[in-house]
Formats: sequence, C-alpha cells, structure tokens
Amino acid sequence: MAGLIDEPILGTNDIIETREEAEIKDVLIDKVREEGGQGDREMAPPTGNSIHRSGSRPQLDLSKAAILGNSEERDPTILLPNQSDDISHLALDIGGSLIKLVYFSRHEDRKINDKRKNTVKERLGISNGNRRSYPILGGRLHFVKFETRKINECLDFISSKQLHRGGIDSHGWLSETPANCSAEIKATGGGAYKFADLFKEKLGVSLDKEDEMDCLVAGANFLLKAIRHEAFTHMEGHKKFVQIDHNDLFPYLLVNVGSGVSMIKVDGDGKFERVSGTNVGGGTYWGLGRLLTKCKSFDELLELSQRGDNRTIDMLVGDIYGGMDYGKIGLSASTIASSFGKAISEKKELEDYRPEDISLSLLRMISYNIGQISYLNALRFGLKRIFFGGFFIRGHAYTMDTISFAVHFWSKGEAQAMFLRHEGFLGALGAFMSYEKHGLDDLMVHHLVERFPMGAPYTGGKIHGPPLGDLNEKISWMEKFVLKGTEITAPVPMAPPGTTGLGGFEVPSSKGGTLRSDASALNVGVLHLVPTLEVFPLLADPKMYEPNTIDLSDHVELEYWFTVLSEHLPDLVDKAVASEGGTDDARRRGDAFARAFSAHLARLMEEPAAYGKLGLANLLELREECLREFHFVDAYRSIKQRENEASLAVLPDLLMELDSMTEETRLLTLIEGVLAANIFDWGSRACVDLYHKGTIIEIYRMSRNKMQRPWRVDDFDVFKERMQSSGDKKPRPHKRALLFVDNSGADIVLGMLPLARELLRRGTEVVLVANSLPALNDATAMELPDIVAEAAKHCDILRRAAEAGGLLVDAMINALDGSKENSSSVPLMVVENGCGSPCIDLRQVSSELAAAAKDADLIILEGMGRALHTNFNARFKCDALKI
Ligand SMILES: CC(C)(COP(=O)(O)O)[C@@H](O)C(=O)NCCC(=O)O
Ligand SMILES: [Mn+2]
Repeated sequence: MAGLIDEPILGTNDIIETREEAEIKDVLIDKVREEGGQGDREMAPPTGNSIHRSGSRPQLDLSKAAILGNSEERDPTILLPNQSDDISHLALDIGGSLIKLVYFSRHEDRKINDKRKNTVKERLGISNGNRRSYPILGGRLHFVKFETRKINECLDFISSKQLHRGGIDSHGWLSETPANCSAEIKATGGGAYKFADLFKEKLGVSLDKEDEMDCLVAGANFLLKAIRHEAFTHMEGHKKFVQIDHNDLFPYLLVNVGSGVSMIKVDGDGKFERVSGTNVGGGTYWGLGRLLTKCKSFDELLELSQRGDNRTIDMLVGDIYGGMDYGKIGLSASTIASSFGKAISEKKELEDYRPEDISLSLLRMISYNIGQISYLNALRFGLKRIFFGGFFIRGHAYTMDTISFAVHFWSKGEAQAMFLRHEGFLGALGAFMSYEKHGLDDLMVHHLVERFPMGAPYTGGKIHGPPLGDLNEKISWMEKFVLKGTEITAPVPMAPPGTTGLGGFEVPSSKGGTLRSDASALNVGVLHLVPTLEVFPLLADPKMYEPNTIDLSDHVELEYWFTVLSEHLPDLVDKAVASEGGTDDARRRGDAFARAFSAHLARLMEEPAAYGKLGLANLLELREECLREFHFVDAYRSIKQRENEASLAVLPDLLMELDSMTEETRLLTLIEGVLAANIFDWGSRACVDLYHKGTIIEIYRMSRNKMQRPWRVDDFDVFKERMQSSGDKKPRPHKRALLFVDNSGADIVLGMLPLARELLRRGTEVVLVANSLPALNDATAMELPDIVAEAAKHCDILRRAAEAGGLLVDAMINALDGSKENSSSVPLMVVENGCGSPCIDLRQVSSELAAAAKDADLIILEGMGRALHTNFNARFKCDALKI
C-alpha cells in the first residue's frame, strides 16, 4: 500500500531515545537485563478498540487567575483556581515499530532574592505588556521513543513519571488528575487506535486521536519555525545547517519516510495536500533486507550497509560501457545503471554475496528512488525545498547523501533536499500542538534553548526502562556504567568527509568505519522554553547575526578547544568541589561532572554537528550546564568574593590616580585599565599562571603598562574623537551606555567600574549588564549591587548614580516611593543578560536587557567570551566598543 505513515518494522532493542538526563541509566540496565537473558514481558493483546474522535480538551481557564508570590519575579507561578486539571503535557505518536513521546515538564521554581528586580523594572519601564501569560510556557519539551513491541516499557515510563496525570495544581502546575476524572492524551499513528484499550486499562487514560497528516505537518511547521538548527543539508558527508526564514517557509514538500512514504505539499499552517507517495519505503528496505541478509534488526541492517560495496551487486554504467562513461547523457562509469543488475549476469547465489553489499545496494536503491520521486513531485508543483522526515532516515549519512544526490542530480541543483534533526518526532509534536492553549503556537526561535543532558553522549539516545530518580542515582549510574559508556563514546578517528560522491552516484569514499555504530541515533536535546527571552533590539541585522567568531567545523580549531577544555577540567573540578565544601558527596558529583563533560567533548570531536551547529559559545555553555546538572551552583563563589574584596581595597588609590590625570590621558588609561583588568581570567591557563607573580594591583599595573598601542585591532582614536572631539566643541554625551561586564574582582572593580564612572561623570546613564547565572568567575547581576555599594563608599559619583539607579538600599526605598526624580545624578543600573555562559548570544537575551537597550546609544562589550569569541563581528545600530 502506498504512503503508509509509519516506520520500518524494527526488531532491535536499542532504538528508544530520550534526551532527558533521567533516563540515561536505563539503556544499560536494559542491556544488563538482556545480557542476563531476561526477555521482554509479554503484553496483553489489545482487545477490540472503540475508535473515537473526541473533541479537543477544554481551554485554559484563566478566570480569577492570580500570581502566586512576587508578581515581579521572572516566570511567576500563576494560580488558576478555575482551571480543570486538564492541561496538556504528553502527546504520542504510536507507529508500527516505534512509539514517540513528546512531553512537557515545567521549570523548577526559581526562588531567588534578587534585590535589583523591582527597581530595575520600574526604571526601565518593563511591564508584562505583550508577554504571554500561559504558565505552560516556562518549561521543557522532552523527546523520547520506545519500540512499539515493548509498549509496556513505554507505559511504565509514562506511569513512573506520572505523565498521564498532568494538570494544574494549586501552585499553577502539573498536579495529579483526580481519580474520578478521566484524563485524555493526544495521540496519533495507527497505534492510537490499536492500543487505545491498553492505555485505558493500564493507565486509565483515553487516547484522543489526531489525524496523522495533520500532525506531521503541524510538527514540521513548528520545528521549522521554532528551532534554530533544525533543518540541514547533507551532501557528500557534509552536514550544513540551514536557517529557514519564517516568512519564506511555504510552500514546501514534506516527505515522510516511514514504512511507506508520503509526500505532502505544505502551503501554510493547517494548509496541505498529500500529493503523492510510494510504497517503496523503510518497510521495503527492512523487509527485503531481513530476507536477504538475515539481519535481526533495522539498525543492524543499516550498520551492515556502512561496510558494504554495492559495486559487487549493482550494475554500473561502466559495466555496460566497458569501463567508459556515457558522457553524452551525463552518466559517469560509476553511476548505477541498474540496482542489483549484476545479479542477473553472474552465476552466483544469494550466499555468494556479502550481506554488507546487499544492504548497501538496497539502501541506495530505495533512497535514490525516494529522492527521485520527491524531486518529480517538487517539480510538479514548482517547489524548491524538500524536507525529509521519518525514522527511516535516522541521521544516516548514506541515506541522506543518496537522497540528496538524487534531488540534486535530477533538479540540476535547482531543488534542495533538507533533513530535520527531530525527523522522527513530527507526528508526536503535531499531536502535542493539537492541544488547545498549549501556548506553543506562537513561540519564536529565541524562546527556545536546547540543552544536552549528561546522558546524551553515552547513550546516543537509546533508552529503556524506568527513569532515573534523583541526582544520587545519576551519579551512581555514572560510576557504575561509565566504562561501558566510554566504550560507546570512544572517539573514532575522523576521516575526510564524503560518502556517495556527487559525480555520478559513486561508491562511498569513506567507509562505515568512520561512523559510529549508533550513528543513526541523532542527538536531539531537551528544549527549554523561556518565554522572557528576546532578540537584542540593537542588533543591526538580526537575521545575519552569527554570535560565534570561530568556526568549530574547522577541525584544527575544534582540537585546540578540546585540549584547552580538557586540560582545564581537573582544576575546574577542584574548584567546583571546594565550592561545595569539599565533601565526599561534592567529590562524587565532581567526578561525575568531569566524566559527563569529557564524554560530551569526545562525542563532539567525533561529530561536531551532533548537537546542531557547534560554536565555541555552545561548547563553553555546555560546560556550565554540566556543572549545574551536577548541582554545582557557583564553582568560583569564594574566589570571586576574595578577589572582589582585594580589588575593592585598592580601588580608592586607583580612582585617585585617575582623577589626577588630564581627561585625554584618563580615557586612554581607563581603556588600558579594562584590558589589563580583564587579564584576571580563570578560564585561561596563561592568566592563572600570572596570578602567582604578584598582588592584584601589581599585576594590574604591570599589565596596564604593557598595553602599548597600537593594539592588534585599535580603534581608540575613533572612540576618543567621539568622546572628546579634537576641536573646541564638546561632543554630546551618549544618553545611555550598556556595559556588558565580565569577570569578578579586578576586572569589574578596577576595569569596568572606573570606566562606568567616567561615563556617568559625562552625563551618560550606565547600565551594567551581567550574567543571570554564574559562569567561571564572571560577575552575576545578583552580585553587582553589593560590589557597586562597596565601591560607592569610596566614590561620590558612583554613590549618587547608584542611588539614582536604585542600586543602594536607600535609593531603592526612594524608587519605590516614586521619588526617583529627587536624585541629582544620571543613574547607574544593573540588568541581567539572560544567560549563564562566558559568551553571549544576542539573539536570546533577557527582557530586562531588551528594555534597557531601547534608550541606549552606546554598547561596550568586554572580555574574551563576549567580545572576541562571540560578537567580534556583530554589528549594532548604535556606537559599540569591543574591548
Ligand atoms: C573561557 C574564556 C572565554 C573566558 O574569558 P573571559 O570572557 O572571561 O575574558 C577564556 O578564558 C578563554 O578563552 N579561555 C581559553 C584561553 C586559551 O586559549 O587558553
Ligand atoms: Mn569571564
């Protein structure tokens, strides 16, 4: 039958995928279970199912909604007293071979005492204005898959996580559905009918069935609009992410390759038509492959193909033309003239052919055919873009290259084949989208942050069994199974890329040895939904903006950073452990962190694009995320404190020295001072070595003296001209400067605060922009008010500005009284930047920062992470200084 929306039938135990940390151990537990010879539990056969098509769930009832606790808090908890316990957070796509789950979990409550918040909001005029109020948005979307034949594991998973009992509780979120209330879960795929009774019996839930095509299209549209690195091309082994412009997405052809293949012309949200299909799909590959090779699973068959050579079985143009090309019609000698064609002319039996060769020949035959038919349909409707999804693809290089080749070859490069990272989850995502008021439909790319939990590199996403419980279980898992995990992730030597070759559908130039045995397990992360994130409004061209300066697809660069980060790891672990009191528990967590992070590094060395397009910003953020995952809240806490104190002690001397200078000398000294103070950087070995050479002020002065111009990139004269002008007329001061600060200690106290003071003195409002979460020794927004308050004790300019900006306690009272006009100074304020990394991606910043940017006409970015590794090439709508 043509056009089945399903997956190839799979018989393997290793295809269940999840990206959530909690599930990591399960694959190994499952392996252990299976090694111990235990089979699967038998499942009760599904009984006759009543097919019903219930309507959508009730909408979110916002009547009498109230904010619980502090309404000024970020993502406040919203109490919905009239909301039934009926909020969506799980959707299923139950195919013939795989069950795909998409589920939502809310954020942990962030109860922090951030003194600045109220005044900052007032000063910057931040309201919740156009922000959304659906509480569902602050949370995480998880992607998990199970084998359909092991449906009991899926039921256990749902049950152990209580995913079927989602609702809103008195705190605004996910409570249990009362026993007398029958919950409904959105589901699509044939299994939504087949297994409806089983879900009712085992979990007491009804499956609310959604049309598969509707779901596929809704899922694809969501992914293409909301996920930055979702679509990619794959040609000759090269993966290239493509950013799709939302306004230029439609029309496109969606090709879903399951057991059979559906081709859908998509014209908009909910606007589509199934225009074609083919019955030669994933089921054909697996079915024929199983018969011809005796493989036990789809993945085994796929793996075999990686070691295959199809020339032994396919008839090539050269076989027909005596080794020559048929150049007149553009066919090289190595082009496949007839798949399996050699088998007719040779006196060989099935046993005489290598299963590897058969598998590859079959794979290429089917993939090529799909590519060709897709192209013809794209041609029929004048579509330039074709997106391929469905679990047949599995991120498999040969499959993608072959499809791409066919599309490229037949369209003469006019049409483009693209693949989707969440290829298998289109239906499940679409089912999730079909809940009313899920709050996801107008999510934008900048609201989503994808994170890769610790288990991703170990498992490649293959999970079985119940989820992990607490952190302790996670650590034990790391300890117990790390050896096994390391085997899985041991880096494979990189070979030059290239698979099929474009010049005529040729033999792959790199053989399977360069691919992981589980290369088919694409890593998709957990999607964190952060509704408060915004695009930095002062970016000159947000569409062209690329935060990363260095391209880590350059292997030399990647290796450099791999070495830097690996060498830094022991020292980081020591600091992290010490920051948590150096207890045994902290040490265990430290070891687990080191293993998890090393595994990520190894995985990325092996396949840099495994987690989407890789930039240095992602790599440095991954390290911080790993630390947080093992509950290291702030590894540099005490170091930061110590350095702040030491620097504050010498600040009065420095300010005196600066005040004794002429304006012109002072400006240069201040900039040299920022450069010198930025030397205090715990992320760099060379800098750490320097710390042994003297006191903070000595090192600062020594470094400042070394900052002789011209610098490697030196625009100081332009800056000076803007600030001071060479003529008589004093230039107009900037209205508001955003100072993106970096490290604690000397950097902020002796570098950036004196510069801020100079700007304030000239009548420019100053907003210090600092991290929301700790990263290395970076100062956070939470820490800055105390640092400024201390500095203000030694300096009137800072004191008055800090008061005016509501940073000092007295001023905060003033501000709350509404008497901010009393202040005689331009304000000094602090906003958080929305991230917890040494780098900054200005496409995703806090709403505070976005609000502060509205009146800003000067941006100062400081530090290696924010001004060099990221944003070095960024262009802004106003003056910008990168130091
Ligand atoms: C991690 C960092 C980006 C932090 O630097 P910062 O932004 O604090 O100036 C930096 O320490 C760094 O680039 N470290 C590696 C240096 C090296 O090449 O050895
Ligand atoms: Mn830093």
